[in-house]
Amino acid sequence: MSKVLIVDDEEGVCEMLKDVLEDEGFEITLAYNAKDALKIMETEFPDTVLLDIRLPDADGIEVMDKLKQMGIEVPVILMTAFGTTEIAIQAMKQGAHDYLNKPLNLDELVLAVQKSIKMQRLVSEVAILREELDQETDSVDSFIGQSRHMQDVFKTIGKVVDSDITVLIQGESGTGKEVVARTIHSNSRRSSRPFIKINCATIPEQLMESELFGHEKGSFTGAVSQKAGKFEIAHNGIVFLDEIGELPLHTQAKLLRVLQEKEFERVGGTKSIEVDVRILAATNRNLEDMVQEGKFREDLYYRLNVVNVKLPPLRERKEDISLLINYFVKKFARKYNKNISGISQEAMIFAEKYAWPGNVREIKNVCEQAVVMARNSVLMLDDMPLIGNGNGFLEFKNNAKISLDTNDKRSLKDIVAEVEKQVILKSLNENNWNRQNTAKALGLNRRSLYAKMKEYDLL
Ligand SMILES: Nc1ncnc2c1ncn2[C@@H]1O[C@H](COP(=O)(O)OP(=O)(O)OP(=O)(O)O)[C@@H](O)[C@H]1O
Repeated sequence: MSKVLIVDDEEGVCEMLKDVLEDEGFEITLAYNAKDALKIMETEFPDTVLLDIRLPDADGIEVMDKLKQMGIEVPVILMTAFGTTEIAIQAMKQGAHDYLNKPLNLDELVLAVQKSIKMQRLVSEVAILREELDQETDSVDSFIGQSRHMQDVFKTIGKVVDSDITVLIQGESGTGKEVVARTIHSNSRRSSRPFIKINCATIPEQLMESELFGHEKGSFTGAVSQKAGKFEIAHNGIVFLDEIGELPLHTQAKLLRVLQEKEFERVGGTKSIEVDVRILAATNRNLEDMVQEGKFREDLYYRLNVVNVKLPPLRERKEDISLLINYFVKKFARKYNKNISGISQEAMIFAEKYAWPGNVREIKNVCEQAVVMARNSVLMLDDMPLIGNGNGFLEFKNNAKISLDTNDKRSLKDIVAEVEKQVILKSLNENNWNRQNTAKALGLNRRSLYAKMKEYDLL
């Protein structure tokens, strides 16, 4: 139900407008001054605001200014009395959506509110699409691989794209599980609908159900307004449940119901919401073992594992290494506008021997750093943040001490962030990119480590 905030110091006007708009199916909140109105806009996220231009503590322009300062984006319909048109025009210039003259024509009022809510919906849909587009242009890679293993993976994907079959994607961290999910989405009939990724490892356990299924206002402390969950937003599209092994048992039961019956209730709600979503799930954990240990529901495991895509670690498909390196070097040379034609034979030989515990993500990071550091048109071993350990194997140079340049002119925040990223990278490498051990070594819990890795583009 769309929410409208009515702001007018005349209680009689507020009550009358409330009755009219409630009859039209809107949920109404009232405020009698600018201060209360701003507080409500900040906490209850109304879809539209009907604002009287003259309030006891501010006028329309001041309210619009304040909204801008507070970063609140909500369509405002101004209500103006005779003689206040100047302020109304000024407020329109400040970004008000519409204005109505008093005495109000009620049909006109209802139409204006409906129009404004429709516009608000379009604005948020565009924002979702833009975010998806930004994500895609920035981070989506072509799907590279010539090894027999990867050819099998491509074939399996080809067989399932056109259906709505649930796919379980398994593989170590950084092997490309998300790439598989995005490839299925972009080649499926749902490609023009949302691809919503949910990382089950980064969402705090107590917020998991609300994130997935939404909540009703007041269903728990902090639920200040009704909120749609990711499954609702993904209607007609795809939900990608990353790190599904981290899903708490009680949420697993609710997910099973979505898979079986395609419906659920919001947290604190009673109404069943029907959705049409395709589910793809990924994990780097052994779900079969988790089932044996009673940590993952067997029935859910079978529901998810209708088709299984197993991505082998890079050390088991070494023939893909040179292909991936050439691809990423070219990509980053373009990104950083550097004239780099390739990588030296010596550097490639070392790279092919290295075990790449962080898999493709690690190759990508190494190539990016190497391209940034490179001084010549061919990448040399020295440019790579890897060193030979004397046995023909490579180690990460990050194992060296992390030093601080005291002449660094960047802001303190940027320097601290850089050091934090390097410390995390170093620890990931020392722990073979095993996140549990890395988190332990750094004294973080798993979720905090995931959050940091996400922040520094290491996920
Ligand atoms: N075959 C591939 N070709 C090109 N790029 C790839 C390939 N596999 C992975 N990548 C890139 O490597 C990075 C890591 O891939 P992705 O996020 O899909 O891994 P993941 O298995 O989902 O990792 P995690 O378990 O940590 O979430 C991404 O930037 C992705 O674009």
